[in-house]
Amino acid sequence: MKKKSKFHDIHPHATEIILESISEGVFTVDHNWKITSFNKAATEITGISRDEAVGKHCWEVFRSNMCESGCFLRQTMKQKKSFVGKSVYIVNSRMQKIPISLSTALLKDEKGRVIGGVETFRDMTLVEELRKELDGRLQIGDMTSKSASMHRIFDILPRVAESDSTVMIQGETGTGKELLARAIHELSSRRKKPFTAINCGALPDNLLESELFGYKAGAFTGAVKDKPGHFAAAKGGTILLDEIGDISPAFQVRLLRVLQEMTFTPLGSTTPVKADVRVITASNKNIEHMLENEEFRQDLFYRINVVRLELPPLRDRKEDIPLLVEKMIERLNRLKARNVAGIAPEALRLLMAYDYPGNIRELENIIEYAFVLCNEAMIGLGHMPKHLIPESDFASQDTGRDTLKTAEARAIKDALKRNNYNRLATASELGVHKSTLFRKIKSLKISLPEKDGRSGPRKS
Ligand SMILES: Nc1ncnc2c1ncn2[C@@H]1O[C@H](COP(=O)(O)OP(=O)(O)OP(=O)(O)O)[C@@H](O)[C@H]1O
Repeated sequence: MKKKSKFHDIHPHATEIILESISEGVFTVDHNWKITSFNKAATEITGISRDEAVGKHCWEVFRSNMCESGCFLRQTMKQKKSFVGKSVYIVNSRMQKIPISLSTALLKDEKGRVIGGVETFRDMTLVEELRKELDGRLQIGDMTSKSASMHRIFDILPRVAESDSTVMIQGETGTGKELLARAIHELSSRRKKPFTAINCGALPDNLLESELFGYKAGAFTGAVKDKPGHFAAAKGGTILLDEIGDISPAFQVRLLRVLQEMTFTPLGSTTPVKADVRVITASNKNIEHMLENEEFRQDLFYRINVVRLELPPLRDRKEDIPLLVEKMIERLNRLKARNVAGIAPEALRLLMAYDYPGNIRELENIIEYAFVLCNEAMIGLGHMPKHLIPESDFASQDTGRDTLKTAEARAIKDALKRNNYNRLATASELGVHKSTLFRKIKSLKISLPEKDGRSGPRKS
């Protein structure tokens, strides 16, 4: 006798009510991958209405990192096998990457004939956030870090922000000095007022003076009307004086007076104006060394060095690299409406081995470069700029391009070995589509053993 289904006695309408009331997203597809049903939770998670979704191909709706390589629903339909609790990402209607956990099964009619597939999925955003917290990562403003040296800064930042004291931020170029200054502003009671950053090193004294303190009409030829400077415009807000180590001795005297009296006089005026700004200074030069060489005034140094924060270079907090890369990829995906799922372990290893004289800004440039080159699901070795490849990897007659190829071939060979030469599994580990892997195996002339990870001899 034919076994009855568990839901045999439930009216079809009741099944619909159940599907609509659960918190898991559920959708079904037919043999052509067109969506045939889409429940309420699926709309909530994806931000796409049932009317928009039904009739579309599932990949148009989900834009998941698995759509290109290793779709579980496709494997279910092909191999007649279900999957449970697989972690992937989808991109919702607001182009945000949503981590989901999914399960798949075959969809059958009453006679047991396969009519399509069904996928249920759960939004794992909260779980992922908790995981990140347990992972030890901290976020303040736009700054993320899991390194102890940065956490020490993050810990005192709310108190520093509250204090309204002058802050001096020291750190190599690209370590995030401006970002830190912004975070202080955002955490302070001045957050609703303007934040202005001025690069003092880029301007000669007279320009810097008029930029900061403004001028009156007629102060000099061409000054046709009054122009307020940043000290006036940032009223109630925060000013970052970047590259403070580059200002001239004459301007150091001028600035000291303003900071002591907290008043300034626009050029061509005789009336001092009260300054209501918090001053933060930043420098990539070691100001203490400059004091020793008498290049920087002691009195100004004491005035600006009330609270001092030192940002460590990226090479001293390499544990932050995976985290920063993940954030950068998320940001670029959002900005460029792409769906790059991440970075392959080999490429990440290369990034971890590099020293970053340009710090986080340089890492950002590398990821942006890789993003442009990458038209696959994952950023791989082949998308890395060639200056990252260590000297020792350069064979004497190799060009940079060849070296990259060598590195890529090595990464593919290693992955093939790890996966017992199963090419589907290798492609999935490297985060590329299997046809991309086949193409690379051919073009890089990687030889495969007679027998691979599938049963039976290899055909190609
Ligand atoms: N902790 C961080 N998390 C994420 N992004 C960061 C972090 N620190 C810096 N960045 C990014 O790195 C880039 C450089 O940061 P920023 O301009 O603040 O550095 P800087 O030290 O002021 O540089 P410069 O000395 O050249 O003025 C920015 O695009 C910033 O968004």
